[in-house]
Amino acid sequence: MESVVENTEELQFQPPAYSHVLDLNGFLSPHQNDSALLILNQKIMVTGVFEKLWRNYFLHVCADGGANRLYEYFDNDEDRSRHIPDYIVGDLDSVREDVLRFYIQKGVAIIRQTSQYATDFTKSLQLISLHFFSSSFHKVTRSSGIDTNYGIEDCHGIHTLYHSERKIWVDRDVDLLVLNAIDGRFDQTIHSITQLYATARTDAYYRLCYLTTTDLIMLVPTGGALIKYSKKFKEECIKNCGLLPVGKPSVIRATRGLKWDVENWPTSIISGKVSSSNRFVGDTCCFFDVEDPMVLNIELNLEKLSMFM
Ligand SMILES: Nc1ncnc2c1ncn2[C@@H]1O[C@H](COP(=O)(O)OP(=O)(O)OP(=O)(O)O)[C@@H](O)[C@H]1O
Ligand SMILES: Cc1ncc(C[n+]2csc(CCO)c2C)c(N)n1
Repeated sequence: MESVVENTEELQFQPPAYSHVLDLNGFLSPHQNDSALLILNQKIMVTGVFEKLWRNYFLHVCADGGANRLYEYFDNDEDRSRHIPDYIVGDLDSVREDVLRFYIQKGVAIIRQTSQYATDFTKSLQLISLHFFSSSFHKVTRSSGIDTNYGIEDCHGIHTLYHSERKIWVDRDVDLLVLNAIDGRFDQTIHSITQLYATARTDAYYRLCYLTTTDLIMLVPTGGALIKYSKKFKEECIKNCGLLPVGKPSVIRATRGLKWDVENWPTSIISGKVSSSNRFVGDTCCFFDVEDPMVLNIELNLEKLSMFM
């Protein structure tokens, strides 16, 4: 039987043991080698936290025109020089000539991929996987220069390498934060949502998350997740949330720690029944159990967030 209960504003309960745990307190501070910040092509708006994010993530990648946005974020070359990405990848139709020249001179690996059958976002994800897991890819980028596209076939070389190498590599979890994946063009935004589902299926080593000026957006896997936070973090930083069946109609088996907790709750876009404008009331945690992967957005107070990074 499906049910909804409306909880008080503060709820204390013993969290269940869950395999998928997400601790929001340190979430944007992975401080580990297996982490990457990917910048897509929209203006960087997360101004209060951008430089901290840059420091907190190990690898830095710009998808094509994302390089313009990184360049334009700073108003002088000294600051730009302290924020040099490891790679710029894409068909290179959006990145400005002067920006390209600046980053070439700084030694950035600029990888041209002209395929019109994958977005620069997808090309970037495959590149990041190759960077972390393929030992032969490291040899390619170190051994040859930009004039030969580092020995990478310049239409879909990354795609081909990714598919051949992934059969043999041993993966590890990678924290991947993407800026500018949401908002702006609607087709690009929907494409970004498809990437959440696709990477969960084929590159489950990614802890993939999108940060916007208002939200943190990620996929809750089948079976669900336990979201942990400190009381202070909850009070200061997190507000509304939504558990959204974008991929397909599904059932939220149970939630605990939301203002409106549900059980056996059918949910779908087509029926119009989705849990939006919900919020966290669990004192220090909240959990979801879902029948299929679902998109979770957590509204954040970005100004306060910087104190917790
Ligand atoms: N207007 C936009 N709104 C939202 N996302 C965008 C927008 N423009 C670009 N992006 C994201 O940034 C990535 C890099 O963009 P790029 O500079 O190559 O623009 P593009 O040529 O329009 O993108 P693509 O060639 O990948 O379709 C895109 O793959 C996409 O994920
Ligand atoms: C069915 C279909 N729809 C759209 C595109 C176009 N497209 C998809 S990704 C991409 C690259 C953009 O840099 C382009 C042009 C296609 N190839 N196939």
